[in-house]
Amino acid sequence: MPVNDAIANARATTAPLEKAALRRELKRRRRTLSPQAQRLAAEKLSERLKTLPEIQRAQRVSLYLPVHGEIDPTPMIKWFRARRVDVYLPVLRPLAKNSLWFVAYRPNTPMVKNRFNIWEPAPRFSAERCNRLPAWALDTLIAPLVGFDAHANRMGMGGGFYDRTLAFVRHRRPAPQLIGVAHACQEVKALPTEPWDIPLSAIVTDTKIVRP
Ligand SMILES: Nc1nc2c(c(=O)[nH]1)N(C=O)[C@@H](CNc1ccc(C(=O)N[C@@H](CCC(=O)O)C(=O)O)cc1)CN2
Ligand SMILES: Nc1ncnc2c1ncn2[C@@H]1O[C@H](COP(=O)(O)OP(=O)(O)OP(=O)(O)O)[C@@H](O)[C@H]1O
Repeated sequence: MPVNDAIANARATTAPLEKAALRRELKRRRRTLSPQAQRLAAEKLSERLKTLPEIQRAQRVSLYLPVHGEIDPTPMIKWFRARRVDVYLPVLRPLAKNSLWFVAYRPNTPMVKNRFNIWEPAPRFSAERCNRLPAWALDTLIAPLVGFDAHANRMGMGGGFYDRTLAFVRHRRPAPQLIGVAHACQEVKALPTEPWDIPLSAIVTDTKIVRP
């Protein structure tokens, strides 16, 4: 099936192959945005994020450093720091498969590239317990999406990193709020849902806010 039909028809029954094709197409879409479109999208995203109660109330938030055309949440960093909100970055956990912990991102945090070529706090810094938090200790997570739909279903990179890291929210309260962010062009008609999907509080794009 051509990829565009796969996108139009994506349903709860989507086969793994179609899901992979859909993921590829959505990644391609965001990569082809111009630097100017990216800057504008980042600005508009920040404007919207600042209006969310989940963001306004948070004292400890995580965001990410964008790669491959991901929408850029980093203009929020200055705003958070001005409000004395602690900012954390996801770091690939050593020894735990496809799982994250969250390490303080301060002006002096030493950074290295991880195996996906994404900048993250250096291992010797992350190893210090005082510099990191488990996901349950965050108020709000801002997570990158590859795709989403109008029901706030999400598709990520396919590693299950956020789903695994947040699996505890099913039996632990209060749970952190999960905010997915993406470019408007990453919306599809309907996405397949998986039993392990962790529900989002909201999805924010450069043009709108979607609540489940
Ligand atoms: N900026 C950013 N940081 C993040 C994530 C993310 O999606 N984006 N993650 C969310 O889980 C975690 C890392 N997870 C990842 C999972 C898979 C791939 C991956 O498959 N990368 C491909 C190429 C990417 C592409 O084709 O667009 C690779 O390296 O071959 C990368 C990161 C934590 N940090
Ligand atoms: N809680 C979990 N425990 C174990 N495996 C999990 C869990 N959550 C997800 N997975 C596994 O992770 C893999 C990727 O899932 P999926 O395709 O839904 O990724 P995704 O939507 O890109 O998620 P993410 O954005 O979290 O990376 C699946 O093979 C799934 O079995």
